[in-house]
Amino acid sequence: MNVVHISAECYPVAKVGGLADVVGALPKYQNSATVSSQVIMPFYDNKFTKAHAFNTIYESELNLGDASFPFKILTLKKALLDFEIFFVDVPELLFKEYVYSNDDTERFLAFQIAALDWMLTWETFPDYIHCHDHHTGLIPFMLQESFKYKSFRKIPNILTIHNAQYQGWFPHNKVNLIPPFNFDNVGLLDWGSSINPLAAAIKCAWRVTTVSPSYMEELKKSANGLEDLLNHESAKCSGILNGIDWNVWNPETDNYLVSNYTDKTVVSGKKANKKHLCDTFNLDFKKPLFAFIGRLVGEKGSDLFPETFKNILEKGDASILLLGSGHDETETQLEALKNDYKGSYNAFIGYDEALSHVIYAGADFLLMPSRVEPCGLNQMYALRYGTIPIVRSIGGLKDTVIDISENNGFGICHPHVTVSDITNAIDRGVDLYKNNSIYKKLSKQIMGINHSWDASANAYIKLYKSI
Ligand SMILES: Nc1ncnc2c1ncn2[C@@H]1O[C@H](COP(=O)(O)OP(=O)(O)O[C@H]2O[C@H](CO)[C@@H](O)[C@H](O)[C@H]2O)[C@@H](O)[C@H]1O
Repeated sequence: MNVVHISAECYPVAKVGGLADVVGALPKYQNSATVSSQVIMPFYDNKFTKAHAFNTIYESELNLGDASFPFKILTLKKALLDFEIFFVDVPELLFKEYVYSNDDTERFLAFQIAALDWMLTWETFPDYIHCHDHHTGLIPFMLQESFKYKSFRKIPNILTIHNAQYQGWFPHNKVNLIPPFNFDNVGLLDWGSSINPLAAAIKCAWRVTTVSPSYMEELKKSANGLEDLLNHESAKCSGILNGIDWNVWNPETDNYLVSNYTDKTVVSGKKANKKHLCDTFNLDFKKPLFAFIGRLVGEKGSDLFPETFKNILEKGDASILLLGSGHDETETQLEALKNDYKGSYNAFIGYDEALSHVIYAGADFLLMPSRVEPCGLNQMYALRYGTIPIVRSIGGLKDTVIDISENNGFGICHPHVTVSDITNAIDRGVDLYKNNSIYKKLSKQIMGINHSWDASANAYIKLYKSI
């Protein structure tokens, strides 16, 4: 079985968020004696592409409406991932320092067209094409409707929705950018009053998955305008929970950590990493350390942090460390808080992969008060590193964290995203931390919860086979 994943992000090449983690791990865990899983992604001008050498294996030109752009397909000179990866290099459009910006329509259309044009030249077509999010959402439509991809029509394609908030909308006057198709079916592109790549993919893909079962059910009620469509297409929709890359996220071998540890040495291991964080960020080591890592956007509930953190920090019995970037106003407020609570609060506004690993290891609690969380990987990383997750019960968080008040519970859950709910949840964390023996027992216990990709990768294979 040959599977091709097409995605805008893939770890370690280009990562903005969780999409990269998934596309960087799923193919690896799918690969076996009988399955060969590959990735096609854009060639960006970033740290990874600067640091590695590439071979050109194909060159051509793609058409975007009346304009044409030269493109190349590149491979790594020295294979370093556990799956084959191909890069679409469209120098004029894709080769930028950023992944996403306000020119995404042309850039990702060019990416999708180049990928399919190149695949037309393959001797053997893939058995399955697996698309991820709206950036590749026009592929299911083009496979079904564009004249030039007629020979792909029998290839089953799958759409995985990692985040339905973003849908890739663009106006109808850009429809001619899409390779010619039977115009009677132009309605497949439409949702609301614009072209909606995510909606088009939901209509045309052979199967649609979300990254957790609960998120699929939630989307049928609230999906930024796509609820009715998802209800209509529900027969082909299902949820498969993400896994985490068990090798990359392993406190026993993680090179970013100050001290490596297992469940047997979790107490001393976490202590050493916490000490390092507290020294670096001027935080009181004796207080429980609550951390947040992620995008500072409404979905993650981060706009409520300034007020919530003030409530907590005024009481003086906790330390808080934040790593993230996003909305300007939230960033400014979170920066300003540093002056008021020196010694118990700090924030690194920006993106830092290495620091994120040390925080997962050194924090005592990880905060995720998400308004929307399709799956969430951070809580699974926290569990793997013996850090108690404090989550709002929604989407994948609901599917992976059980409150300590329940049978076999190990985390702290709150029902709503309000300042008082998050404050109460952190207060419960402070109480739990005071009960040192229970905290230590839980910390050790959660490291044994297995969220590796094995089961989820198999669930996707099963889904492919069911088509
Ligand atoms: N400033 C920063 N510095 C360093 N690392 C940072 C960082 N900000 C975020 N990260 C990292 O980015 C990843 C975030 O993953 P998530 O799954 O939590 O969220 P995201 O919303 O991006 O993903 C979407 O897709 C994924 C994958 O399907 C779903 O799990 C999720 O619910 C959905 O919203 C983690 O690896 C985290 O450590």
